[in-house]
Amino acid sequence: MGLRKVYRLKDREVLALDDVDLNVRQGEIFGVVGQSGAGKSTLLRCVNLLERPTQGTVSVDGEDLTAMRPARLRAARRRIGMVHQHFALLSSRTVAGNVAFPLEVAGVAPAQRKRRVMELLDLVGLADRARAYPAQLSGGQKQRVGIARALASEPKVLLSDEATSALDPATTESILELLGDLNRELGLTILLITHEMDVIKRICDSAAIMEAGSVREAGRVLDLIGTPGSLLARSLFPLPPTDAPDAVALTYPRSYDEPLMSELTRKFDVDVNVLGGAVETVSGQSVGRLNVQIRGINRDAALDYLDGKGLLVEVAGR
Ligand SMILES: Nc1ncnc2c1ncn2[C@@H]1O[C@H](COP(=O)(O)OP(=O)(O)OP(=O)(O)O)[C@@H](O)[C@H]1O
Repeated sequence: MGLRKVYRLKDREVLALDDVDLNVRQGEIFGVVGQSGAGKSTLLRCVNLLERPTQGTVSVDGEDLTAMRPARLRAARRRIGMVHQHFALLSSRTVAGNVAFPLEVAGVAPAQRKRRVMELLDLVGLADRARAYPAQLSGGQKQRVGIARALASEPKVLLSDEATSALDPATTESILELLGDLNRELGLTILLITHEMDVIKRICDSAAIMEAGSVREAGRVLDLIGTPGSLLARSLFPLPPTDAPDAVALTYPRSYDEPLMSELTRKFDVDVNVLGGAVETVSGQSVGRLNVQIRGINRDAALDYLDGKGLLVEVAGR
């Protein structure tokens, strides 16, 4: 809450976080998007206090981390796992050795450690690669090791710093699926940062858009998409600019049973011409944006009808 981070350099100051408030609900997957330099990584490092915020507080599970003494903070930080973009594995240790590392640091006895490592590798689908070294693994497998290691201390919260950015699309998909499963099966709260809108679309319940150290928009993904002027809707479903006359941008914030476009032509005798757009499943709902040309004498009534149905209707200049 009220997070502010100023980096003091020799000749200037960089305001990396400017009064950032975020509320991540327990058990949800929360995605933070933004351009490079927006402050996403700084935010993540401040959440587990790898970096001290210049001002503001960070609470996890109702406890204010920023007010804790070092010993308590160390214990609290074990409840926060972290996954990195470039995996950050120890190349001289096997897969099992990497996952065991945080358990060794925490003083877990060898027999228990071994059992826990196998459980974790099973969880991420890598039980048969326990003796392999990181160099022998694919990118997706390395990230699975990173995730198993992050889960070793049974965290309640997982922070993910661009976990899929170094992976190809199919591998990205399988890692996102794994994160979704862990969220559901373990009740794990996940705070992830990404520059890929697809990640938000695929697994996030809530999202925030950051720009120049500030949060521009935050909330549940479906609520945001249904908000007039939503930046998130525009970013998730970018529409190419059109100079077609009578073009309208329609945002569908939920699934509709009725065939709205054919209803329009029937009820209002207008011509409807779809120019482009995308409809996809987000949080289990079919949502999307379309550019359509709607022409005819009853055009205004047709647009009001769509508005009444809960679609967002954006007409240039209206
Ligand atoms: N250790 C640091 N010292 C000085 N300035 C920093 C430091 N870390 C980040 N910054 C600056 O803070 C701002 C936010 O950077 P940050 O890395 O948090 O952005 P980001 O959204 O994560 O971008 P990226 O996706 O490129 O990592 C940038 O202007 C960056 O140059």
